[in-house]
Formats: sequence, structure tokens, C-alpha cells
Amino acid sequence: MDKIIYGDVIAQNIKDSIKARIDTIKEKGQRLPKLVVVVVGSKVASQSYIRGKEKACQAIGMENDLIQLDDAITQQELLRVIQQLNHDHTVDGILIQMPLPKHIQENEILFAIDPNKDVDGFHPFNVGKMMIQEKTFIPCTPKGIMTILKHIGYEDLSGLRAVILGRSNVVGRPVSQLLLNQHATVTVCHTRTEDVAKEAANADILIAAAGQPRMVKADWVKNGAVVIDVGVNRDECGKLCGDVDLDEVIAKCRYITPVPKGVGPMTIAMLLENTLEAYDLHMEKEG
Ligand SMILES: Nc1nc(=O)c2c([nH]1)NC[C@@H]1CN(c3ccc(C(=O)N[C@@H](CCC(=O)O)C(=O)O)cc3)C=[N+]21
Repeated sequence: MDKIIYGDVIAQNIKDSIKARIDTIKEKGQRLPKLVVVVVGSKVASQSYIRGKEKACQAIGMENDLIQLDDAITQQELLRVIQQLNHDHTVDGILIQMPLPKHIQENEILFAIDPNKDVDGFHPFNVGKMMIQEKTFIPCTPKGIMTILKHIGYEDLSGLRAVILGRSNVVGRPVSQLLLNQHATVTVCHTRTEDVAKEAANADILIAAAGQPRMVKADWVKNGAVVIDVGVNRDECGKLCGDVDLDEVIAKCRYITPVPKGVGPMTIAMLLENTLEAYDLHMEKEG
């Protein structure tokens, strides 16, 4: 069914070209790009994502380290770990796995990461740069969504209505900016929106990032719409499922991304891409 966009296939192509780049770096005998992932605590949900990313790094020959920290780590101790990584010249990208435990002040942590190593694009300096359309690290999931849209010929979004379900710092807010940059007319819906289904039904491009299993039904979708499912939920059976009821929605839409094999693998590919960008930035500076 060519309505379904398999993000894992697009992601594989991107990873292949990053691998080719890394192969040439190896041939030249230069230092390899390196990503460090910091995880606090042992949340099960985090583990599968971390493993996916580790596997991806290994497959393309990118250096990667995992720093696993105890749940009980203090704010100061975590800040010190980040400082060390900031000063380590072999480290190109730093990813602090979200969410952090409740006793950690997330914003202070985000401020602490060297903006030039912020491959998540979560540092407020980089968030601000994105807002004013300066070149910077674009958060991985929003960047993955835009790459999928471009892949299906949705690059110039002039005259199109984009509706986003969810206003998180990680997906909803940044993707709204990126869609706006591509000239879409953007609506962001959230828990206080009066009639989400009605808003969604106006969308030419519907981005579901609400964290509600199979919330989006057929009557939420305009005929011919593009539906991007960012949901990472577990259903009653413990199976990974999205925010969109694909079986219902598929008849109405022009394109739809599945869960799994949709946005998730793209997020990882974008993380690798951002780490390579960070590497290029650092090599340029080191001369
Ligand atoms: N600082 C930070 N940056 C992140 O980018 C970040 C984070 N924290 N915290 C957690 C979320 C979640 N996330 C996913 C990435 C890939 C898949 C993915 O590849 N999923 C596969 C399936 C994996 C499976 O089967 O479990 C798929 O959709 O096909 C899922 C989830 C990134 N996150």
C-alpha cells in the first residue's frame, strides 16, 4: 500500500550516506564522530530507545558512549558530568535522555550543555536560533517529520493547513515553527482546545503528537490529508502503538506514517545526522 510511508526505509538511506561519510573519514585516518548518551535511572521505556540508537551508531561506524547514572544522582553531580563532556574534545554530540527524574531541574540541565554539542537542539540558545530561522541543530523528531514531508513532495507548504496535536517542547512547539518556515498555516491543539476533532478535520497535514493511543479516528481526518503519527504508546496488550487509528484513517488520507516503522526510526537517523553536523563544526574550529 503506497499510502503508508515507511520511515525506516527513508532512515536507512540516510544512515547509508552517513556511513559513507564516516568511511571516508576513516580512510583519511581522522578522528571519528562521537555521540554520548546520558541516561539517569533505569526506566524500561528509555532502554529500547537507547539500544536502538546504540545499534544505529555501530551500524554506521560512529563512536558512541552510554553513561548510565543512578536515579539518586544530584543536580550538581549531573551538571558536573555534563561539564566533563563539554570539555572532552573527542565528544561531538551530547544527548541527555528525557524525561529526567522529578528532583532534577530539567531546564538548568539543558542550559548546561554546550550549544555546539546539543544534537537534540534543546538548548535555549538553539531553540531561539530556530525561532528566527538561523542555522542550528533542529530537534530530531521534528526534523524527521520535515524530512518525511519533503520525501513525499511536501516541501513548500504554501496554502496548506497544518494542524498539530500536542504542544510539547520536544515535538509540538518545534514542529509548528518548522511548518511555519515552510509557509504552512499552522494550528496547535492541546488539552484546552475546545473541539480538537473539528480542528484536525481542517488539516491538509495532521501531526499527531498528543500521547493518546489511537486517538485520531476517521472523522478527524480530511479527505486526502497527510497524517504523521508521532505517538509512542503501549496499548492494552503492551504493543507499541501510535496516536492514530491507522486502520480507520487509512481510507481517508493520502499518506500516513505507521507506528512502529514511521517517525521513530527517522528520529534516530536525524540524531546521527546532527552528530555528524556537530563533528564538522568541531573539526572546522580545531582546524
Ligand atoms: N533527549 C531525548 N531525545 C530524544 O530524541 C528522545 C528522548 N530524549 N527520550 C525518549 C524519546 C523517544 N524517542 C524514540 C526514538 C526512536 C524510537 C524508535 O525507533 N521506535 C521504533 C520501534 C522501537 C521498538 O520497537 O521499541 C519504531 O517506531 O519503529 C522510539 C522513540 C526518542 N526520544
